[in-house]
Amino acid sequence: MPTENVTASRRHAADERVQITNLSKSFPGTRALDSVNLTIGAGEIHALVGGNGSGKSTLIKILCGVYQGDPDGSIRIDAHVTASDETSPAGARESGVHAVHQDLGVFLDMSVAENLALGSGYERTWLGGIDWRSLNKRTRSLIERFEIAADPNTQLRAVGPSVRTQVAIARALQGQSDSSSGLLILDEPTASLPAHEVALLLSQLKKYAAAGQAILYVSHRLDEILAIADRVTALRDGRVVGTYTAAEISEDFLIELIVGSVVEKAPRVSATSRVDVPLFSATDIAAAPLRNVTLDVRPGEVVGLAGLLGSGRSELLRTIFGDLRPSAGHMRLNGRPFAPRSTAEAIKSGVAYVPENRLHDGVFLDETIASNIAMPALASYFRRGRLSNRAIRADATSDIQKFLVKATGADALLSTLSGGNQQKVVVARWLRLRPTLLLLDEPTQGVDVGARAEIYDLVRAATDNGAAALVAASDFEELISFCDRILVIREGRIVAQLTGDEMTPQRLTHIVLETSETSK
Ligand SMILES: Nc1ncnc2c1ncn2[C@@H]1O[C@H](COP(=O)(O)OP(=O)(O)OP(=O)(O)O)[C@@H](O)[C@H]1O
Repeated sequence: MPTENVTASRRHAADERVQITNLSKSFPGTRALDSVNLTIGAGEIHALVGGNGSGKSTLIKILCGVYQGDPDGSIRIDAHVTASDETSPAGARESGVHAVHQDLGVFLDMSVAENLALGSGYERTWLGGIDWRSLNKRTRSLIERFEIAADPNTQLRAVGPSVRTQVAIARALQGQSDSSSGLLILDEPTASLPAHEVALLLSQLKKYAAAGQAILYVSHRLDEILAIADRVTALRDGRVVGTYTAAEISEDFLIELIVGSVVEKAPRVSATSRVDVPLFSATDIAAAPLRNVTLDVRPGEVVGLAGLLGSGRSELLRTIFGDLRPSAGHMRLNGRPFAPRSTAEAIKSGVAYVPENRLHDGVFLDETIASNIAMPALASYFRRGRLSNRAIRADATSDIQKFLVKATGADALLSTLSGGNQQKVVVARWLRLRPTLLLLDEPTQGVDVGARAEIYDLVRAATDNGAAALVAASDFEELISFCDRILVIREGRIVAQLTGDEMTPQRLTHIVLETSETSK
């Protein structure tokens, strides 16, 4: 059993590079952080875990100077001490705090050298032009220091996502001459990385730590934390539940720390539908990069889509949702030809789509939870010609309870919710439409371990009532635990279908990575 407020660390505070003392942060109606104490040593990878809304992002934002904390606390990094209510971006930079977020902010059409120069400026010749020679020299030394597997002139599009993350890290840390000072914060760096890329990145991070870099690592992926963390601090409702060494933690223990109780892993009900008539089928669909995609989904099924970024998995979902027009092939839904000319038409036919990028696709951050949930079904909330705010709020309140959304109420603005809680609202609002076909693209990105199972339970409840779901996710373990079968998509084609015991992470990784030449 985790012991409340026990710090397992035996280190002496003086050994620590980072010392956060009595840090609190209050928002109207919420105490996001409550007297947090945390230390991070030189060369340590310190994981920060906690459920959605537990305070992780708030802590990072204060460390980066985006927010100021409440008074009476302090943050020390090396010899720089900052009062908790006096943090600023400039002060954070001066103290050597550098954060790399999930959205890396790198440019795929630029070279490694150009991406690095964006963080530090271009060297100039005496005539004022860009001094490519010194730029390349500096880039080479960074490539060597951070062991990046690319040339200065390689376009970022040509390298894997783990290398892109390394470039973002090198860009953030290039101002430091070595790893003997400062703090690197990684905020969910692997959220959309497939397993093999995660492994590559983690082994690089271990090397950076071995060179003395202090790293604060935020992630919802427990396997990564077990693989990489020297110590783990868990937050719950803004308070530190405890800090533990790697030797003291296990997966179950982490879940207990995060959720506050043991989450039973629901056994997968491989209820491959007894109905043989597909609810949805696609035949020979082409829509770049999709080629000859043929598949069907039966009522009651949750079908997984595994594939690398760019494999066509998102395009397939968007084609079914009427967001992309196929140039060839045809689809059927509920026994009838289905060729939506718009997403509105698809929604009318009973198709719902939870997009990968919730912030860009149809989420209204400046609106309340209630408005966001009601938006796709607004027409159903008119009573005698008038919009019934009462009905909207009642439904939103029930969804907040059902999905365990951490919020002050249905009137809270979406922008005041933590990332994971925003995602729950997005899923809730599409389920509310009672879709017949549910398309989900990375539905649990940023969602904590407890709510993850919760979201799939609700999807399963919909499919038990005769709906069907098609789910794309980079986390193979997640696909395996929740899907009845998994289709592998590679270079725009469906190249394999796995069922039952064939569904293993190793097998999926193998098929996803095979090139079309070797698989012929
Ligand atoms: N600008 C804000 N205004 C009001 N409340 C806020 C604001 N930002 C965060 N909160 C609240 O503070 C709490 C902590 O949120 P935070 O984003 O730090 O959580 P988190 O642990 O990062 O969650 P997640 O895992 O979902 O990203 C939540 O209850 C959230 O609703």
